[in-house]
Amino acid sequence: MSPEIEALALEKTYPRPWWPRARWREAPRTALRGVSFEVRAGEVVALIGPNGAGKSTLLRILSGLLLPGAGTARVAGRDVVRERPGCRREVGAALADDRGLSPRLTARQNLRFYAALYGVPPREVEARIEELAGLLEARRLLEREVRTLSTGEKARVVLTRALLHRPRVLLLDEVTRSLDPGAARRLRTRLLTDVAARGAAVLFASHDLAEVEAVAHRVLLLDGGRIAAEGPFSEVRPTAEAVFAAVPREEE
Ligand SMILES: Nc1ncnc2c1ncn2[C@@H]1O[C@H](COP(=O)(O)OP(=O)(O)OP(=O)(O)O)[C@@H](O)[C@H]1O
Repeated sequence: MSPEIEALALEKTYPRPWWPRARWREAPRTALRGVSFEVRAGEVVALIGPNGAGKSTLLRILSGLLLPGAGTARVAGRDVVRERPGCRREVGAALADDRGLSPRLTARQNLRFYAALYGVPPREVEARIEELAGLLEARRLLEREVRTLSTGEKARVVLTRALLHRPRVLLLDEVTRSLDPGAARRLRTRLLTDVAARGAAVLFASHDLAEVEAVAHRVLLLDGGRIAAEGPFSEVRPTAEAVFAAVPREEE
């Protein structure tokens, strides 16, 4: 069976800013340097690494929001660059700094909009919204305008949106960061139970190593845009500890 997520020699360099005052101060920044890996159906894989390691860049490329500089990426068998519209229906993404929700619409209106975009059959939309909002403790938020929601409340709506169309691939970028610890644990368990039941592939970035140890089948450690280690958490842990310990500290 072919992998659900496949990255081959992915590279990404962010260009210098175009505006003149920043151009001379800022160099182009390389975020990914030849990243290759696979995630199979039913696997839950964690992406860990220090700040700036390239985790969000990788997830943004896989969700079709950012073009890679070189290399290829496939999700659910489709090329994320050449078959972008097709990928949208196969991927659920809840990424950091999510700007995709319309602030003046209610959570329910936003979810209806995305359900239509993802091709959820109209007769299933309301039931699916109710089911997921129940799962993710977001029912009481459905009739509220998004601009009135707290960060943690918005995260629940973003997670609900990511699961609406029962995607084959789920990409999560530190979405539980803004949830209080009890809610984070409950929602994580329910979410993973939901996706595991469907055999979806999950790739999630996290700084919470206890979370990673508890839920990930496998871990990818990114450091400076490269995969520094890959395997079960127990095997990756020593390298991860060395990488985190080597992060330079700024003296006060
Ligand atoms: N829009 C951008 N323009 C220029 N450089 C960027 C941009 N976004 C990210 N970078 C740089 O690319 C590198 C990788 O950033 P990225 O956000 O992917 O890291 P990360 O592992 O997700 O970090 P964190 O743990 O802090 O969320 C960093 O050096 C960062 O400064």
